[in-house]
Amino acid sequence: MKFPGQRKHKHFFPVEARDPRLSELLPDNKPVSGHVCGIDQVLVDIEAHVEPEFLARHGLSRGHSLLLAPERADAIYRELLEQGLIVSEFAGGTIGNTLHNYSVLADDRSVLFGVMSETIRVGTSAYRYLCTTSSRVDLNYLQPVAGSIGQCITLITPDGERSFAINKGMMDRLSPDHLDREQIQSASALVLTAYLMRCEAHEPMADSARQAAEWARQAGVPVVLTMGTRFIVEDRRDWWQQFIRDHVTLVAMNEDEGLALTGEADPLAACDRVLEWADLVLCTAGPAGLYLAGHADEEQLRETSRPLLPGRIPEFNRFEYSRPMRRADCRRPRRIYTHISPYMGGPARIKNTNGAGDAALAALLHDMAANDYHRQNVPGSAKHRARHLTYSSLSQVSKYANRVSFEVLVQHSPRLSRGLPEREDSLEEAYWAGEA
Ligand SMILES: Nc1ncnc2c1ncn2[C@@H]1O[C@H](COP(=O)(O)OP(=O)(O)OP(=O)(O)O)[C@@H](O)[C@H]1O
Ligand SMILES: O=c1[nH]cnc2c1ncn2[C@@H]1O[C@H](CO)[C@@H](O)[C@H]1O
Repeated sequence: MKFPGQRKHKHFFPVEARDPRLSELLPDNKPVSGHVCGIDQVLVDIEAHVEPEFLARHGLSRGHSLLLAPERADAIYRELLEQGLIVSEFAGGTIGNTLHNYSVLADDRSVLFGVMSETIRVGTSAYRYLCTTSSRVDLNYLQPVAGSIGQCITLITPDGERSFAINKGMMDRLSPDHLDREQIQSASALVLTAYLMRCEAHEPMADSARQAAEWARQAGVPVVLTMGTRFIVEDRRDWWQQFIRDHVTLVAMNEDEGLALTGEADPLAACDRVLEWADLVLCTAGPAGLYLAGHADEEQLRETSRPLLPGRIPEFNRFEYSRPMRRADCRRPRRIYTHISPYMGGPARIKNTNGAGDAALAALLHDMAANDYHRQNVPGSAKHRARHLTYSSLSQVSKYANRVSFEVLVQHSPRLSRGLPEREDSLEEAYWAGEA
């Protein structure tokens, strides 16, 4: 596990240099390692750049992720192939991307539950999936299926927006028997997406997601839900609100999904609403940057030294230097919020924003897993006198998340091909000294 932000050596956890008396508690003196788990509809992204006319002609809707009958998806695929419009075929899936990015950032293990074709030929989608996934993502728990994984035709229009047309193959066949309870219950987080509930009634994916969430809850493992697209949320707003109340610790959404879920167009107000049901929320808002909101115990609050910001909640960032906690772990819970504008104002040119939100979530997961790792390896640390969800303050996590989104935008791919640069000014000494 690398320290979030992973700079020079001194930025790695000092677990090897800890107090020798601790070796009595942890006899072999090896750091205990952690992992995060996720469930996904295993699919590849087949990326092509098209004009809006292409979407209209094929009855696709801009910004949406639509499930298509195989013949319709094939017709689109053939047309793209004939016109030479396909630019890449890469492992995708919102959770697959998040776990891959987590593993690249943290240089640590993640575990993916999903399906994989039991027979793989060179050049097929399954082959592409395996070739373009980090070796730190553990694929040993995938369920073998006698058929194809999903294909997500990712159509990028000149405005940089992405629309998805999905040929689902066997991606929703993951059965609860292929989940590993021990892995889930020992994880630093379980990551799910709203897309998992879109399977057909006879397919087991939704049951698998519920089973995993239940095991995580029993073991006190944070359950993370990313909202997919607004269309999925809009159809069943009340149902999702209840699902979040029952199962979810952290909600990750963009501002459109926030509106669909809460009825609030303002991202800060939407976050505030979500805090009625969940402990922590990440809301990305494209060119407006991102918001994080959570809870902290009154005794643990730390005031910001930045200017106080106006908004639907005046001076909402007053306690942004606090580390978020579960509401149930607070004696007197107070809500805390932060906002950050895009790193360096965003890249000069954005070809496509696909995966920028997933990337922000990967950074937040890294900070959460780092917290767990530190708690297990340096149990007496003052950092863990109260039970926090993250290692860093809300404000620092937002900087990190924002920086990682920027990296996805400049790498033009939802999956990071490399981590962050070794050293940069945005996360400097104060961070490592633990001041904020
Ligand atoms: N046009 C932009 N200009 C500057 N920064 C941007 C822009 N679009 C996205 N970003 C950065 O990327 C982050 C996430 O973007 P966005 O809100 O578009 O994610 P998203 O819609 O959830 O994406 P996806 O669902 O494809 O993962 C933003 O918080 C911001 O830091
Ligand atoms: O139905 C779906 N299930 C799982 N992942 C999906 C679905 N539709 C789109 N994406 C994934 O979302 C990522 C960007 O956030 C894309 O990489 C795409 O693979």
